[in-house]
Amino acid sequence: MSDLRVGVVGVGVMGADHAERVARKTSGARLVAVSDADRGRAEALAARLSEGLGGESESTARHSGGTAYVDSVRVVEDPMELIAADDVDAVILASPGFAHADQLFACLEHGKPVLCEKPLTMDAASALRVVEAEHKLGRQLIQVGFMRRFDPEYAALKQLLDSGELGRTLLLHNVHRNKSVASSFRSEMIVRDSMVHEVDVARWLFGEEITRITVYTPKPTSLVAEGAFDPQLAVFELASGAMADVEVFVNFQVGYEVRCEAVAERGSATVGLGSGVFTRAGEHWGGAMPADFRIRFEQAYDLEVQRWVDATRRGEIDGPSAWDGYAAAAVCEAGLESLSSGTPVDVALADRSKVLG
Ligand SMILES: NC(=O)C1=CN([C@@H]2O[C@H](COP(=O)(O)OP(=O)(O)OC[C@H]3O[C@@H](n4cnc5c(N)ncnc54)[C@H](O)[C@@H]3O)[C@@H](O)[C@H]2O)C=CC1
Ligand SMILES: O=C1[C@@H](O)[C@H](O)[C@@H](O)[C@H](O)[C@H]1O
Repeated sequence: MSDLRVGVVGVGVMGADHAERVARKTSGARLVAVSDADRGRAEALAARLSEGLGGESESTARHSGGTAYVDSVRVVEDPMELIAADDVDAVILASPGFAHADQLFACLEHGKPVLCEKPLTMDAASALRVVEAEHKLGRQLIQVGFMRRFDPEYAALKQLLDSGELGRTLLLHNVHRNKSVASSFRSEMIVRDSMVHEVDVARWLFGEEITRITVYTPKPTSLVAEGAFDPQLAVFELASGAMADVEVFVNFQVGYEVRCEAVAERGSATVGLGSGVFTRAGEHWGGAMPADFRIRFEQAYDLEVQRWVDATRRGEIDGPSAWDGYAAAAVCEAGLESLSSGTPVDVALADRSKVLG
């Protein structure tokens, strides 16, 4: 079977990371094109990834058998042109969330499988339109970048909870802390861009929908602008009455920290304790914290992209679907309402059986 020719749209922090992953670490795939609103950024990345490849670079040497080598990566000015291009079999969308809807519709129009970074779109209505448009095509082309599902620790937690060994799962306690974010990262983005991961984790681990969300705004850190809400504390209520809470604190200063504790009838299980190497040196003892998500979730992103490539070559998806992206968008939309009202807000979710038949 020939390699999947992948184009990446949006090559900022996440897109550049994925582009490099496809080019250097993913078997059965080849990075053929990149596009970005900032052409210079796309050109610099294409030049870097095209450099010295085809040879025995350390990264390609790590992957024998089906390794993707970059011959040359084309820069395409217009993202829509990249999506339509005949030499692009599949697309990774890592443009900002506001650009996703139009670019997803273009992927559907051209029949291109797409791994779309979260959030699927900016609101529930447009996300539902995407779900409906994909459904009309009669095949799943969209996978959403909720990478925690691919993290080995989260995957093991899911397996443990599903095994029933601990009885029924009752509660989730989540912590999601970033070292810092740009000052342009507004309070709403804490819900839509950060908390959306826990929204997906809760839906996935419990295997049911979130019906109500309350977002609390505790005393803010003095390190954000007046009027900004960081940290935020949210409570999700699920259809069965189970609950999940999450603290999201995006200017924690220390490092990147993501934890999840599941409490079940006969025990609890926690992931994200970061029990890596514990050292004593230079008058310090302890472990290290990752600076950001690219380090903490590297393995998850690698598996996400590898499994997406493998599934796409089989004509399938293997991960969170457009429906998952829509359901998360509906919860976040209710979360944004709760963020401004301070009260619990019911999630308005379309009837899945009616939408998907
Ligand atoms: N799964 C995860 O853990 C993470 C996911 N993300 C998601 O990845 C996406 C990108 O986020 P970042 O890389 O952090 O942002 P970024 O700001 O670093 O990069 C976005 C890039 O898209 C370009 N761009 C802007 N408008 C565009 C358009 N209409 N078409 C094509 N390119 C456009 C910008 O010039 C920039 O280079 C977002 O959806 C974000 O939520 C981001 C970080 C982590
Ligand atoms: O998706 C991500 C970012 O967009 C978001 O800004 C961060 O808070 C998350 O930790 C990261 O995984």
